[in-house]
Amino acid sequence: MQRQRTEPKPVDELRPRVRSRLDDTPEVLLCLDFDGTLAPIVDDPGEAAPTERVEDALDEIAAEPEVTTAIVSGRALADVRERVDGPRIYAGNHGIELERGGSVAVHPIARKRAARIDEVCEALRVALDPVPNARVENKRLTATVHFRSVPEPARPQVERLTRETVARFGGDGLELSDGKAILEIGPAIDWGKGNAVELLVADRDDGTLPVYVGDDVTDESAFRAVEPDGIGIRVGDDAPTAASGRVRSPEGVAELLEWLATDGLERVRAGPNGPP
Ligand SMILES: O=P(O)(O)OC[C@H]1O[C@H](O[C@H]2O[C@H](CO)[C@@H](O)[C@H](O)[C@H]2O)[C@H](O)[C@@H](O)[C@@H]1O
Repeated sequence: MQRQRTEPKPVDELRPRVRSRLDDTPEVLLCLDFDGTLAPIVDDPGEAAPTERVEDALDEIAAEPEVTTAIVSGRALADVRERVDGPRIYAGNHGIELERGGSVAVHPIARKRAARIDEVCEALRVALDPVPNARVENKRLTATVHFRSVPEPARPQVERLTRETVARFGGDGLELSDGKAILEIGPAIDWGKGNAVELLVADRDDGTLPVYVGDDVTDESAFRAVEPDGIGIRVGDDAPTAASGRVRSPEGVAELLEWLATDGLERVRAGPNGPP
């Protein structure tokens, strides 16, 4: 049964459940979003990077044989791969491209619509040129219009111009969605991060504990994919979510990864007869 959106508990309050799930599992599938989760949100998307503490914690946990780490990002796969090193699996463009076992799979419809994404990006660059600080990020299979640094009064104009341009060049083939101070443009397909996470879960042995950590709207489908047997952790406030737990910031994510790499994995190794 899928978990409905409710207020997530601070991760410390969730610890007894996490401990008991770790006692019962031989392996953890740890899926991590990038922006807002491993990397603090910044004005310039080109400048986003994990904190040093996150990097160290991730290096430590990615080296453990009981853990398979995956990055599941809205960024292009090649982009996020350059920003974070170590995990075994990478999903980019909200799960549309998935690299595992040395090969990259791309959703076939998204691949066919890539030329339209390119056209839309060209047209948006022209349309949004007069708007101060509006940015267009062409991610080949999807695109993002950024308005974080656009002055408040000009933001409705960004939305209107983006909607008009996508309708004109994308037709029924492309759709728009929201994010944190962004508009995402992607192929109109029923596929998202949750589907990619389901594939990763299906690859692992039965009994593997899936954990997903993320901060934004597209992470909700991934929380639904792991909950309630696995564990979803939302980065942010206590707004309703399909994740059962929360941490406040990438700093909280680093703390969680550090705990998982030490006390958490001790429990996995000890099994059901380990410490209470
Ligand atoms: O799924 P994610 O890895 O979290 O990617 C979601 C989007 O993240 C990026 O945008 C966000 O982060 C930027 C840098 O901090 C920030 O400026 C922007 O306002 C945020 O929405 C990325 O640029 C997008 O392509 C991703 O879709």
